[in-house]
Amino acid sequence: MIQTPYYLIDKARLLPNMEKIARLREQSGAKALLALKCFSTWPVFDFMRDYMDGTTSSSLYELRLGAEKFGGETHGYSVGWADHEIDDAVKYADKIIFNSLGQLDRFGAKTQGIATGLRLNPQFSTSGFDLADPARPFSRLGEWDMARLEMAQGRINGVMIHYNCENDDFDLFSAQLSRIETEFGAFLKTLDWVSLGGGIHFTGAGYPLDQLADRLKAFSDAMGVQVYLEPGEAAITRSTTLEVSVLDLIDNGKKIAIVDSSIEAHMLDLLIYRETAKLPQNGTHEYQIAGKTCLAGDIFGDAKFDKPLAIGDRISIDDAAGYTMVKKNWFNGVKMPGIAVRDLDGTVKLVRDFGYEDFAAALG
Ligand SMILES: Cc1ncc(COP(=O)(O)O)c(C=O)c1O
Ligand SMILES: NCCCCNCC[C@H](N)C(=O)O
Repeated sequence: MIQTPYYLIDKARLLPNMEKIARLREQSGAKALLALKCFSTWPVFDFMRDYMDGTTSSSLYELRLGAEKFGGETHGYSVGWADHEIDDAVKYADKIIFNSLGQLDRFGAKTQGIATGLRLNPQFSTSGFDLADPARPFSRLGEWDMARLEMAQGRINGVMIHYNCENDDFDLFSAQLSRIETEFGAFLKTLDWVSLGGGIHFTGAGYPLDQLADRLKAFSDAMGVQVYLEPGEAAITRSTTLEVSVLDLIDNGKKIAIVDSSIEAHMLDLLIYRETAKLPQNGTHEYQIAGKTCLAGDIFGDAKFDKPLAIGDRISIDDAAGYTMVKKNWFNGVKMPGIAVRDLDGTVKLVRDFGYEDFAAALG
């Protein structure tokens, strides 16, 4: 038995997402690039590669990882490229996407040999979270002024428009795409490609995938562009669990199970967005599942089990891939979860483990 804590990526749960992506590509003509900011766990890239066109990135290191470990089309976007990064970025990318006209002015000459794009901010989004809202007041993410976009003409051949966030409402997606067509269509028609970014929850149960495919195809035909999507969360949703063990049981008016993990260190995104973990909810025995750091609020959430918990029991916490493995950290020096992969034949293999040497090496 693998020692907890570890993340367990289950290819059988990843496969349905991959198959939906492949179907969407096929039906719409859109290309799909994995957003590495969401999920960069490269030991499963061999498996994902058959269903996706490549990767998109938000830094030089993600860009390089995409080029070296995934292959295919490799988009490089950064909110701010540095002078010492741009030559390497051009080496690894087949498209560089600048965040601002200033960055295009500064580095555009360097990207002449490859496709070059600019981030377009349509000034609306579907984000319910201020923190993740690219259309927040004074957003630094992309250009929206038509006069400034026109100043990029002739130097770019595409744009990236990321404005969705966990959007499972097709009608809203379609209506907002119509707004983009109306407000920016004339400009988009001068380009070769448009990336619509990520944030479309099209692998979720009940999502009208055929309608999305038709809508993307209509957009692509009307604008005369190759459409790209940049799924992060949609690609890996529900594919991965965090496997933990109970270390202690406390009853201080509420039953609490302390586990060998930490929401702060191993599922930080939940804490940032004030969400609770997806925990077992079967039975009548209720426990608060809490982490082992000294942070008072290191609490995964409430769970229900069909029998009382005992020390050593294992618990699976669902949906532990997106914005989770990429954010794991060494807070409190808690052992970082290993990474295991369950193959389609059921075999589970530990592909990476972390120990004291990794902790020490990360800090000096
Ligand atoms: C530019 C860009 N593309 C793609 C994504 C992936 O979004 P999601 O994981 O919601 O699909 C993000 C999320 O931050 C993004 O900023
Ligand atoms: N589940 C809580 C909201 C998560 C939001 N994800 C943030 C990343 C996203 N791709 C973005 O910033 O647009």
